[in-house]
Amino acid sequence: MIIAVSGIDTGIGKTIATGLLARALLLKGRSVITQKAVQTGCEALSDDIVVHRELMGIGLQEVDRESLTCPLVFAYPASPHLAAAMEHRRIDPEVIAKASKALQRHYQIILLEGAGGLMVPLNDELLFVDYLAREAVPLILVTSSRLGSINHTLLSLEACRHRKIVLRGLLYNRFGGEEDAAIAVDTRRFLERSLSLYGYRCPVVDLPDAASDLGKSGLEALAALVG
Ligand SMILES: Nc1ncnc2c1ncn2[C@@H]1O[C@H](COP(=O)(O)OP(=O)(O)OP(=O)(O)O)[C@@H](O)[C@H]1O
Ligand SMILES: C[C@H](N)[C@H](N)CCCCCC(=O)O
Ligand SMILES: [Mg+2]
Repeated sequence: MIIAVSGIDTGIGKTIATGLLARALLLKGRSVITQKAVQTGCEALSDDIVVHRELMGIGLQEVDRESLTCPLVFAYPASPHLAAAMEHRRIDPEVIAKASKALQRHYQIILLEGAGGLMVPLNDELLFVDYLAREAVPLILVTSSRLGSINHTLLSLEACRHRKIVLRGLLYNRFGGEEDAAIAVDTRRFLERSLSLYGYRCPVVDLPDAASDLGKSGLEALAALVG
């Protein structure tokens, strides 16, 4: 099974979410690995993959060293289409799909972290959200309590509904500390009610602070998103 982890923006908490989801599944004895669709702003090994393994409590795996978990790495910290073009390359989405299929020969669950937000271009003809629709990959979407998240989340739900993407749930990330409590509480309420308006019957699950005590209970709800 492949499940994508995307978000309403870059820097929203996808890497933390992917790593904690994988940790939760490992704690339940599930066979799981994470994959990064495209990594920009890196020279060699994907920084996000390294963080996933730390959060999973495991070291780098052979599939990481073989670049199977992130075959597309570009140096410039930009959108994948631009970072690739700056190296005179063009992203072939088949490379992502083939890596996922190769990982499925070793693992039952592949958690596929996107790059940036949901509608980020892989190349001038294909957005990541369209890749998910084409490959029929279900999605866990990371959002936040930051002011502005309502708009970004509803736009993402519109994009998902229009493409008939299966949404497994929203991960609500309150990390950042500077949040306004009234906004944080109401944003979660409003997004929860919005899901059904977009035809989705999936939960909003709080994303723990990765520095908090990640006992089993805190991660149960995360594992339930994968099923
Ligand atoms: N729940 C959290 N607990 C701890 N740290 C967090 C949490 N959410 C976000 N952060 C921190 O905020 C920063 C951005 O988070 P993260 O790297 O997960 O974003 P991202 O969506 O994966 O970004 P990118 O688009 O670059 O992949 C990181 O420094 C991360 O450690
Ligand atoms: C460099 C950054 N950390 C991400 N890897 C890529 C973010 C791409 C965002 C593109 C955009 O929405 O304008
Ligand atoms: Mg990331």
